[in-house]
Amino acid sequence: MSSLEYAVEFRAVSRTFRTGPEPVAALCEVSATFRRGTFTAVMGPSGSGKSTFLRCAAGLEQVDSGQVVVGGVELAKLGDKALTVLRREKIGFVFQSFNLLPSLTAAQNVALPLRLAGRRVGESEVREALAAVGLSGREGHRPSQLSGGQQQRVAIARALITRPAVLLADEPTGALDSKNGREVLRLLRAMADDTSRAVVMVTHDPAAAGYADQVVFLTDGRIVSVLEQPTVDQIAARMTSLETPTC
Ligand SMILES: Nc1ncnc2c1ncn2[C@@H]1O[C@H](COP(=O)(O)OP(=O)(O)OP(=O)(O)O)[C@@H](O)[C@H]1O
Repeated sequence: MSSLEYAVEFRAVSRTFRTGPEPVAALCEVSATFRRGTFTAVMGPSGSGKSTFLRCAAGLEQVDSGQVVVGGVELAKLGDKALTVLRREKIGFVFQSFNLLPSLTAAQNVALPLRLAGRRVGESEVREALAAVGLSGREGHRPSQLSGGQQQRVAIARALITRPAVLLADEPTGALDSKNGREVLRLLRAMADDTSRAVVMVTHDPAAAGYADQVVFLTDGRIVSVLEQPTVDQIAARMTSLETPTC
């Protein structure tokens, strides 16, 4: 398989934090591949390295050793400017707290990554992006005029407007009620079925992870288990076993 079929590759990635009295190995020799057209959930106990993993995939965190490759490009080989451009064009990021700009309309929020890239933005392009997340007719609404689920869908449209190789989502349903959460998960599932991109989501919720094709489990910065096409019960059982002390 050519490396371009992988949206993201982790090759023996390690990241240790040395800010406290003891070094903390947040990621230890993590190797994983994320193919376009797939939806992966990343789970693990608190402190297992999930956020560090996502931040390394997004180029927000430097790695100590190993390689992170996005869309066939090794992030560590890029200078600051090229990394900024790659992050803007190849990586979409969705946060638990939506992170929309409150003074901008839905359409203006969605157009922002293209404007930052210096591109002229067509009205129809933005309208289509909002339609793709089920928000036709809400172009002129500000975030405060939208529900949490609708705000998260605007954030997804914004993350996808540059047609990135990967959409990274950090607890995207964490701030939503279950109905809105399900809608967002169905949307992420549909977005991952597009073979141009992979979706990788960190979640604590086995029901959310049940929408994924594969679930990667981290413990103490290492991948300890991968489940393919798991049921919610299988995911919950694996999480319970990882969170239960062995002695
Ligand atoms: N900037 C940092 N400086 C020092 N230590 C850090 C830093 N970021 C993370 N860590 C440590 O690295 C380890 C992994 O943290 P990380 O946030 O990736 O875990 P997590 O699985 O996302 O946790 P949670 O589910 O609680 O959000 C933890 O022990 C954490 O304290």
